[in-house]
Amino acid sequence: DDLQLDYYSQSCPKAEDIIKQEVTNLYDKHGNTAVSWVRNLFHDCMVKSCDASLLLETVGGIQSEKASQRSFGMRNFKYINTIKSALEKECPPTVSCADIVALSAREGVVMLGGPQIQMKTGRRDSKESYAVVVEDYLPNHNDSISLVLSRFQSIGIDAEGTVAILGAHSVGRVHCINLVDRLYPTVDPSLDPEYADYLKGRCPTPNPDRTAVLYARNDRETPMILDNMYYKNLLGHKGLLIVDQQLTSDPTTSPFVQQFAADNGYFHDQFAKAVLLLSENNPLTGDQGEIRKDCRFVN
Ligand code: HEM
Ligand SMILES: [Ca+2]
Ligand SMILES: [Ca+2]
Repeated sequence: DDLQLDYYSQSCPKAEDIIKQEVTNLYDKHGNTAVSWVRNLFHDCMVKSCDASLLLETVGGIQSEKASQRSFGMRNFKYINTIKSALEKECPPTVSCADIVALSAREGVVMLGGPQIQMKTGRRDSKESYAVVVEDYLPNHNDSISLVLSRFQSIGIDAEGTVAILGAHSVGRVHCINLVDRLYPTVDPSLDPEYADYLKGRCPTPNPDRTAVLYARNDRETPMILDNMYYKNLLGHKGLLIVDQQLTSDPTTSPFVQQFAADNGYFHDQFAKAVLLLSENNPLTGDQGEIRKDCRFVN
C-alpha cells in the first residue's frame, strides 16, 4: 500500500477542498497559522513517520511530542481541531490527522506565496507519540552542518534539498532563548554587526525568561513570504540560527545558497521537491495505525 494522489476521491471527495478552505479561513483570521502548518510537517514527518504522532496530548501513558524541548515555540495546535471538525462533519471518521498535517502544510505554503506541491494522501495515524526519541530525529538550532545533513540524508533529502528546505525559515519567528548564545557575552563574528545590534534590541538580556514572548522575526524583510530572501540574508550574514548561518560557510552547501539567492523560481522548485520527500517519509498505510476521531487522542 502506497500513498496516492487524491486518495479520498471516493471516500470523501471534498476532503482536499475542505482543508484548503479551512486553511484559507484560518489564514485570514490568524496569518501565522500558515507558518505553523509548515513547521508541523517538519516536526511530525521527521520523527519516524508522517503519522500525526506530533499531535497527541500527554494522557493515559502517552507523553506528547509537543511537550519536548524541540517543540519550543510551536503554536496554533488548537486550530488543527477546527480543520478536523470540518472534515468530520462531511465524512466521519475518514480523513487522517496525518493527511491533515500534510495537506495543511501544502496549503500553508501556498498562502505564504510558496510553490504548489503535488502531495499524495492515504497516511494513517500513529497510536503512539515518540517524545522520548524526538531529539534523535530533529536537529537542534546549534547542531553542526554534518549532523544536519545526515539527519536529512536519512530521509532521502540530499545536501541541495536540505539547503532548500531550510528556506522555510524565510517565515516565522525565533525566540530569544535560541539566539542569545550568538549575542552574549560577545557577538558571534559570523553575524553582521548592525544586525547583531538590532537583535540585541529584540533580545536585551542574555538570560531571557523561557516563558517570555521575546522573539525576532526569521526574515525581517519578508517575514510572511516563503521566498529566497532567507538566502540573501544568509549571504549578508543575517542568518538567525547557527544551523542557518552555517549553510554559507560549508563548501558542500554554500553553492546552493548562492543559487537560491539568485533565483527564487529555482528555490521554489527545489523547496517543493524537498517538502514532498519530507511529506512521504515512512507513512503508515493499509491496516497500520488508525484514523483518529480527534487528532489529540488515540481512539
Ligand atoms: C536543521 C533543521 C532545523 C532546525 C534546527 C530548526 C530549528 C528551529 C527553531 C529553533 C525555530 C524557532 C523556534 C522558536 O524559538 O519559536 C524554528 C522555527 C521555524 N521552523 Fe525550523 N528548524 C529546522 C528546519 C526546519 C524545516 C525543515 C522546516 C519546515 C519545512 C522548518 C520550519 C520552521 C518554521 C515555519 C518556523 C517558524 C515557526 C513560527 O514562527 O511559529 N524548520 N526552527
Ligand atoms: Ca511523526
Ligand atoms: Ca521571507
